[in-house]
Amino acid sequence: MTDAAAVVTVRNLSKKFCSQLRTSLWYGLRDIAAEAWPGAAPTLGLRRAEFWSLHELSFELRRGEALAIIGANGAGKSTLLKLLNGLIKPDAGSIHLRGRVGALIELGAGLDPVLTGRENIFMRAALLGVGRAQVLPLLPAIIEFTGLGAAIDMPVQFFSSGMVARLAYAVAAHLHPDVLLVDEVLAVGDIDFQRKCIHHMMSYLAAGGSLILVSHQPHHMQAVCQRGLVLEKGRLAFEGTTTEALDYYFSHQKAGAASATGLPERMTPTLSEACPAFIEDLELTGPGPVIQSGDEVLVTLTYQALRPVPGVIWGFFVYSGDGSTCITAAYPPAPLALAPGRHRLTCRLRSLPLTAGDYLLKAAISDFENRQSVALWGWEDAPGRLHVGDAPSMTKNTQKMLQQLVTVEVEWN
Ligand SMILES: Nc1ncnc2c1ncn2[C@@H]1O[C@H](COP(=O)(O)OP(=O)(O)OP(=O)(O)O)[C@@H](O)[C@H]1O
Repeated sequence: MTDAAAVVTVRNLSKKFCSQLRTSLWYGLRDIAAEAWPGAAPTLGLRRAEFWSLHELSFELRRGEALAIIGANGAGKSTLLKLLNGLIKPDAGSIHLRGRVGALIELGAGLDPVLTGRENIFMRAALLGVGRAQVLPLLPAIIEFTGLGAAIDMPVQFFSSGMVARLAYAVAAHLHPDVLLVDEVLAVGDIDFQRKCIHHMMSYLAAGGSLILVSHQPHHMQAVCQRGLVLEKGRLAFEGTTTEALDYYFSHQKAGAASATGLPERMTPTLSEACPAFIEDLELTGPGPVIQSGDEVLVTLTYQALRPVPGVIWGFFVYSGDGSTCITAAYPPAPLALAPGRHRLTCRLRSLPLTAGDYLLKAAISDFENRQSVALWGWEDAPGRLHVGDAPSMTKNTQKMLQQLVTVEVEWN
């Protein structure tokens, strides 16, 4: 049964694709012929070279709710949004949508490169069923939101991808859709635009709008969405709160993490006079199973040393995927000596000043006098990984969500 407050109801939705172009064309012709033949049944199962891009997916989205679609590359996220937006037809199952849909899928689609940004606003609105007379009073607000200034009167073919994203989002957002579908649009925008979109999504939701967001940025999903669906090879693998869904996704990704993220495996060096010490591991542990923003965190560096190595200091770095440094833990004030064998060094961060998301880690042991490194861990070629889960008090604080650089209070043991 369909929930009365549901604006999107999806039942047993399936979509298959064919991995071979020629076979796919042949199947297409046969399907058209079968459709034209009265009483002919469509081919429901998979034929040779076909695979399910989406298989038997069911969920509902209610008014005022935001749903994050989470999954690895090729999991079926964009296929789902294209089906919801009517760009492609399902092979089985049903979709019920109430009200007008605003969609940001395949950014360039629906824009005429020869027309200016301003002219494209009218064209895109027309595609969404909104006429010129209705758009005119909204025009100043749309142009203001794009932040494009004089560039709005430039042909769209000269726009950067970020400028296209600004234009597309501004139009979709200002036409008061009942359901907004957003596929990775934030990824191409700059930080300022991302912040603006997140603010907009929050006020749109507060005003009763409904949103489905596809993103590879956990902190965007955390900031905006209450619920998350995890897709694995086109199937629903998990459904829960955004935090639960992200935790599920990251914990199930770990097995293939090195290949899935493109992070190479770290090599273990052999101890020798030329390499008297190496860092075996760097671990951050909080009070719970998932480290959260604001947690007191214990940092443990495990090293192996061939012989005593005097006069060293150590430190670690946390940085985000785009390379900006989030934490540079200053080296401790006084030098220490590494003892031979396998040992640990620890320090404590009173309150982890990182927002929910994924980070990379590096650590170093350096000579105190000349600051030359004695041992490095997880450097550029193979950094470590840190996942920070959501702390409820931080979720709504967009400013903090988007903070880039923080200072950190460290107690060196
Ligand atoms: N038109 C198409 N023809 C054939 N295969 C397709 C087509 N569109 C998508 N696929 C396949 O369907 C699967 C799901 O693709 P989809 O784009 O939905 O993944 P996604 O989860 O959005 O991935 P990403 O995170 O990389 O954007 C992939 O294996 C993809 O190659």
